[in-house]
Amino acid sequence: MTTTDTTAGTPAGGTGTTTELAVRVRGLRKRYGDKRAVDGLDLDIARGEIVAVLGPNGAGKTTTVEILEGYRERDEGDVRVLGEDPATAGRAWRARIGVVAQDSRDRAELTVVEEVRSTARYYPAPADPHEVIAAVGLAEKARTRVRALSGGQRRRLDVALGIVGRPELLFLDEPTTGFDPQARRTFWALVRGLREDGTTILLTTHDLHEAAFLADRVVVVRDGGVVATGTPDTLGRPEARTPVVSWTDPDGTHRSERTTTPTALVTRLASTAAGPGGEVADLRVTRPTLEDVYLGLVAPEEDDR
Ligand SMILES: Nc1ncnc2c1ncn2[C@@H]1O[C@H](COP(=O)(O)OP(=O)(O)OP(=O)(O)O)[C@@H](O)[C@H]1O
Repeated sequence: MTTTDTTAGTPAGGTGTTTELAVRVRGLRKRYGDKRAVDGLDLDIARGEIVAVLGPNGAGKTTTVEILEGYRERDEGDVRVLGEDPATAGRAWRARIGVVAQDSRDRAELTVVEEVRSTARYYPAPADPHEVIAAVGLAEKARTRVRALSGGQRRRLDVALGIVGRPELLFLDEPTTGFDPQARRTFWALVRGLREDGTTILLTTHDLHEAAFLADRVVVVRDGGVVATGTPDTLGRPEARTPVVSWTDPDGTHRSERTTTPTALVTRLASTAAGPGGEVADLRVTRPTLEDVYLGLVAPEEDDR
């Protein structure tokens, strides 16, 4: 495995002191039979940070998150979540975290407002259920039975149930699966609002736009370990961020070149590759997106194949 960033596990801007960390994981390991699902994973999340954990299917994200939530036992490693070990932490600790899991609990006969109210009762200082329902865009469905909601509406209800306790730390496991584009935007605004209120958020997602839009820091997991971490703008090696200039020569040959000085190249092309009228055909300067960088990080290495 290649580690592309020596700062792996250190939050951007964080001092790294334990008291300021919402999550601190060292050497986490979990096996299922012969399968090493999590294999020596380190992770720090500063208080108030939004961290997106990215990685291919089976990379170990859900296993890690479930260990942090106290829902799964680990084999090895040191784990602190809000200062406590999730394996032994009690109800008071649980009331400080919120969980939006991949699989929603099914209480289909309750209405939306009944479901949110009944969850709110578990918390010492919950938010107003109606405000939370409105915040996830379900106000018009407040009196609808859960079983009559669409898939995306049900997912919004999951989000409402995760935040009604006003958690200090919120786990969002693929929260916008099934959301339409507008609902996704509304949800993103909601998450940013939670961050402004000081909530720490651990988000797992396969939506690179979501990660780029929401996360202060992105952590890429592969084969049960962290392979890179950085802000959405700086993740990966600098080479992976190098712009590409592409164009078509007057003889019709399509060309492209990776360069850190695209302006200089375009200036040169204006005199060497321009056709009649002084235009360079099909000229484009593209900068790799977070998705391009991510795909480079999780691509199988030659010796893995
Ligand atoms: N309960 C289980 N029993 C056996 N193997 C499991 C179990 N849960 C997960 N695994 C295996 O552990 C590995 C990591 O799974 P995990 O669900 O943590 O990955 P993930 O990164 O969350 O994937 P996805 O993006 O598909 O949700 C996978 O190979 C998976 O098949």
